[in-house]
Amino acid sequence: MAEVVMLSDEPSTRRLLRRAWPYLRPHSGRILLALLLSLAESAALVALAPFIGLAVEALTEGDRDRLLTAVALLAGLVVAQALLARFAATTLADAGERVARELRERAAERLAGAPLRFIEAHRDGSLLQRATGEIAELAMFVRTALPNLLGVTATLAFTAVVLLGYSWPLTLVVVAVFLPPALLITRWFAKDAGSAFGAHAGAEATMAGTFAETLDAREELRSAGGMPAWLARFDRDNLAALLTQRRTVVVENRIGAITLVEGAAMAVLLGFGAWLAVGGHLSVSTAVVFVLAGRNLFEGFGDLSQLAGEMQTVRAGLARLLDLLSAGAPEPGGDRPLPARGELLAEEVTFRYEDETEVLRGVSVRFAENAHAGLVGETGSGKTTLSKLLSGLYRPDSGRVTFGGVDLGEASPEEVRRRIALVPQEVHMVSGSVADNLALARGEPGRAEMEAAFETLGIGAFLRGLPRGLDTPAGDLSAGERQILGLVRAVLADPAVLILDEATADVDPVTARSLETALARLRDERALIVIAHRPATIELLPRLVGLRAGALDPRYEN
Ligand SMILES: Nc1ncnc2c1ncn2[C@@H]1O[C@H](COP(=O)(O)OP(=O)(O)OP(=O)(O)O)[C@@H](O)[C@H]1O
Repeated sequence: MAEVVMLSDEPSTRRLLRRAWPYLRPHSGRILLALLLSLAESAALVALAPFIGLAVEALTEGDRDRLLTAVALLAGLVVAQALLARFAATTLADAGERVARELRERAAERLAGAPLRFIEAHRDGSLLQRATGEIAELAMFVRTALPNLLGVTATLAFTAVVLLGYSWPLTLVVVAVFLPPALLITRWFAKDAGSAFGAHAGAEATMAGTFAETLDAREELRSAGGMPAWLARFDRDNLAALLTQRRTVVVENRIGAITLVEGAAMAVLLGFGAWLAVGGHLSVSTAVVFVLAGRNLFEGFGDLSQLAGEMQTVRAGLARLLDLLSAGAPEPGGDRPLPARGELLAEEVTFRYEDETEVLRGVSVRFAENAHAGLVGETGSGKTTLSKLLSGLYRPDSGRVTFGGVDLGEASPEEVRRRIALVPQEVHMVSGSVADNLALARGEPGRAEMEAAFETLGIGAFLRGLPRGLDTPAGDLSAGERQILGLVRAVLADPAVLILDEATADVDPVTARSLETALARLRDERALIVIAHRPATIELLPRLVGLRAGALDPRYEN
C-alpha cells in the first residue's frame, strides 16, 4: 500500500511556536502591538508599589506637597494601568481571533484537499474535533488566558527589577527561598503534563469519533438492535476520557504546591525585612515597597501556575492541529495539462487498502474517447476501487492510469476533476435546496442551465415531479433521486469521462427509468463507465468489463 500518513494521538509539542509561526506571521504586527500594550500595562502595575513607597515616605516626613504629588501620580498611574489593560486585552483577543480564523481556514482547506485514503484512514469525528473543537479552545485561550499570561510574565520581570533596585540582599533572600522549590515544582509538573494533556485530547477526539458514528449509522444501529452495544462502546470511550482528564487534574495539582512555597517565602520576607528595618538597615518605606512588590511576585507565580494547566491543554490541541495541517497535505501532483478528450487507460494497476490484501491485481483496461461500457462483477470484486483509481481519487500502488496519454498523477487534482467525474453509489447532498446542490458544479451554473440539463438528459418530468422543483430541500430526496441529481451535477460540469457507480439501494421503477433515460441520452457525447448492478442498465451498455476477485474476468470481452 502506498504510504498513508497517519495522525498521531499525542503529537510532539516540541518547538511548537516555531511550527505555528507561519500561521502567526500574517498577524505579527497586531500581536506585537498587543505585547507592547501588555508590557506597558505591567510596567504601570509594578510602578504602583514604588509610588506608594514615595507617598509613605512623604507621610512619615510630614512633607505635604510631596505627598500630594505622589498621590496625584498614583491616581494617574491607576487610570493608565486600567486603560492599558483594556487596550491590551482587546488587541490580543482580536489578534487571537484572526489567528484562529486563519487556522480554521487552513484546516478546512486541508480536509478538502487531503488524499481520500488519508480521510478514510481516520474517523470523521476525530478529524472534526481537530479542525473545530481544538481551534475553539485555542481561540478561547487567546481571548481569556493569554492576556493574563503576558501580563503576569511581564509583571514578574518588572517586579524583580524593582526589588533589585531597592535592596539586593533582600531580593537575594526572596529568590533563594522561593525560586529553587518553585522551579522544582514546575519541572515536576512539566515532566508529565505533555503526555497527560495529550492523552486527554486524544481520548476526547475518540469520543467525538464514536459520537459522530452514532449519528451517521443511526438507522442501521437502531434497526439491527445494535444501539445498546454501541452505547456501551460510547460509555467506554467516555470513561477513558474521564480517566485521562483525572490524570490531568492530578498533574495540574502538582503545580498548586507552589502556594506553600509562596507562603514560606512571604514569611521569610516579612521576618527578614522587619529585622533589617529594626536594625536600621532598611527604611520603613522600602520595607513597604518590598512587601507590596513581593506580593506581586508571589501572586504572579500563583497565577502562572493556574494558567499552566490551560496552557498545556492548548499546547496539546495546537500540536494536534499542526499535525493535521502537515499530515493531511495533498499528494504531490504535477501540473501537466490533460487534453479535452482522450482515451482512459489503466495499465497493470494494483491497489491495497490498509489491511494489505491486494484488492486489485494487475488490472489493465482501456476506455476509448466515446466508449460506453459497464463494469460488472460480484460484490467485493473491486469495481468501486477501480472507479476511484480511474477517476484519480486514489493513486495506484503500482501501474498507472492515464488520460489522453498523461499519467493522472502528473496532472493537478483540479485538472483531473475537470476531465473525469465520478458519481458515487451514495450521493451526499449538502444542506439546502436541489438548486444549492447543483450550483456546486464547476462553473456555478444558474437555474436556467440547471433546467436545461434536466431537459437535455430527457428527465425534465423528473424535475417537475419534485415537490418544489429546484427549491425542493435536498434532505427530502431518496437515494435514487440523489443519484440522479449527482448525475445532473456531474453533467453540468461537462467532463470528458463520466463514471457512475450505480445505486444498489432500492430504487423505485419510476426513478430507475429516469436514470436509464439519462444514461441513454448521454450516448456519444462523452465516455461513460457505469458500475452496473441492474439488468436493465447492463442491457443498455454495448460493452461489459468484468472483474473477479480483483482481476479482469476472462468471461467478459474486456
Ligand atoms: N476503505 C476501505 N478500506 C479497506 N478495505 C476496503 C475499503 N473499501 C473497500 N475495501 C475492500 O476492497 C475490496 C473491494 O471493494 P470494492 O468496494 O471495490 O468492491 P465492489 O466490487 O465495488 O463491491 P460492491 O459491488 O459491493 O460495491 C473488498 O474486499 C472490500 O472489503
